[in-house]
Amino acid sequence: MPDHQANLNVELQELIAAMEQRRSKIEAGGGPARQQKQRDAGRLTARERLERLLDPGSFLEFGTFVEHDGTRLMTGVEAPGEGVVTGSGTIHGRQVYVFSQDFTVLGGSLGKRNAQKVVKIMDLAAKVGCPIIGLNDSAGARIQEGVDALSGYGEIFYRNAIYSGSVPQLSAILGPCAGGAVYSPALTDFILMSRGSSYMFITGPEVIKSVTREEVSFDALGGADVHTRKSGVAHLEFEGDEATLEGLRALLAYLPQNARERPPVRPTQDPPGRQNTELLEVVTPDQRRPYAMHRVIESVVDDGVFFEIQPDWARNILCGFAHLGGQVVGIVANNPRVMAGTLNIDASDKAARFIRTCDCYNIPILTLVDVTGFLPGVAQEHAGIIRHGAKMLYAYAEATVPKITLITRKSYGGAYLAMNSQDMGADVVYAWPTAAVAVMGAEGAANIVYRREIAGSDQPEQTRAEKIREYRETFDNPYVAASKGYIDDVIPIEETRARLIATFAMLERKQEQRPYKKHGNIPL
Ligand SMILES: CC(=O)SCCNC(=O)CCNC(=O)[C@H](O)C(C)(C)COP(=O)(O)OP(=O)(O)OC[C@H]1O[C@@H](n2cnc3c(N)ncnc32)[C@H](O)[C@@H]1OP(=O)(O)O
Repeated sequence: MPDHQANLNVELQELIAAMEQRRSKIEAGGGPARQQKQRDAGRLTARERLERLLDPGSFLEFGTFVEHDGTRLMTGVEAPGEGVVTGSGTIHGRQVYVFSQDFTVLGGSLGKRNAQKVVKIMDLAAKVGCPIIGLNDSAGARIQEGVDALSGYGEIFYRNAIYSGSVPQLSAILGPCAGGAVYSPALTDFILMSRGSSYMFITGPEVIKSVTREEVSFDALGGADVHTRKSGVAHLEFEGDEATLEGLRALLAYLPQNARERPPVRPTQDPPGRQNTELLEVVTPDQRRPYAMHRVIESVVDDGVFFEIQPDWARNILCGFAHLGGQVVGIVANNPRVMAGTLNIDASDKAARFIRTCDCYNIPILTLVDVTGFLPGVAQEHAGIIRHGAKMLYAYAEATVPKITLITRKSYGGAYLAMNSQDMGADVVYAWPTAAVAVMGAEGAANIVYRREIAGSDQPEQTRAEKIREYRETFDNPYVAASKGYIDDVIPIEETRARLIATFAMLERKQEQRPYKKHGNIPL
């Protein structure tokens, strides 16, 4: 080999070695001590999380060598990888774009160039039409960068909003998520939290103490339990990082790549014509006896698998995904076991949001109805149940995906409409023989309609009982509504699965156009 060629080879080897050296320094993040601290806190590092989340060997990293601009307070500060690892990979073979904040580098704090890395993958995901997944573990805005850090958040929030409904956006909270940092996850479709090691709040315990004198721990203020049970900010909680990342993989299987596609079909051995005979043991005609709506859902859907969303918040309504004949459906169901399944403010918010999520991502909606009405009470009225309940009406009417409603038992009053009656846009309404459709329950109705007769009677209690029976015989059944075409068919309970699969198949090519508008104005 000529000398000059040998020299070139040496030079090339040196360049490659220098690149590798730079890369391995970046890959080491904040160094072994900080990584150990992270593990001691029961958390994985940013790169370990990506390894667990993505299919093995699928990660393609971008922005590896990005650095902060070193001005003002950042002079001389080392931030390998700029505190975030970004790129693309696959989950169950489907492409996703992902960022993973590295708490070992300046607490994963967000500066301008850090945000630039995140923005790059968000823009690519939107152009290609793929989900964006954020693994959040950050101390918030990078204090040293001042307004540049705030601008970085702004760039991300802006994209969270404009890509909303275009590609699915999923957030896992795996560590601190404080101050402005909470609003990027809050603008995404789903938030998953790791119990005991993650928290979200606008102002932390110290600030709260100084302003309101309240003393509260990080966990009690904004831990996973708080946000999945009280505030409704988060959708799901899991034990630790690994389970949370597994949760993201599981959730993604119910979502399409983007708003132009449908979720993937999941082949099943569960026969479409399987009879639901066990339901005859679950549901009784006694309108006052609660039953497990979960069992109804699990009996009907493929392989009994119901992926519930927000299972611990507003438990009077159930929302979640399942498959019917291999196709993903979103299910909204009253839960007669909690608050008699009445609709309140939180239930309305939960259901409306879920309905809109299904509609964005071409997921047909099945609504199971057993509801006596909206929850009565001064507190609910004063807190704006009208405004919140209206969201459900709006969301159902707005949704253009196939919509089937099945009335299992009671369907009364305004809640009959809020649970997607035919007039509110349901494509097909079914009822079980146990169903009862009326303006209100028989007792209340008899007391109002026959008040004078009852008051004027020699035997008021007997008259009241007679009137209640009379009202029941007239309205406590599905046939008055069916005779007017409000119910398309009254079906045998055990044939529910077969009917639903056949009806969703019938609706598969549904197209619905709406009048021109810039966007609707949902009550908020
Ligand atoms: C718009 C907004 O986002 S406003 C919110 C701004 N952010 C905040 O107010 C949070 C400030 N940070 C904190 O309160 C704490 O760091 C917590 C609670 C998040 C985490 O606490 P700990 O787990 O004890 O971590 P610790 O405080 O040691 O921080 C880890 C490292 O990140 C650094 N760091 C923490 N927060 C920031 C920040 N916002 N900007 C820059 N660096 C930060 C720390 O200096 C520390 O650096 P080091 O490893 O070189 O020592």
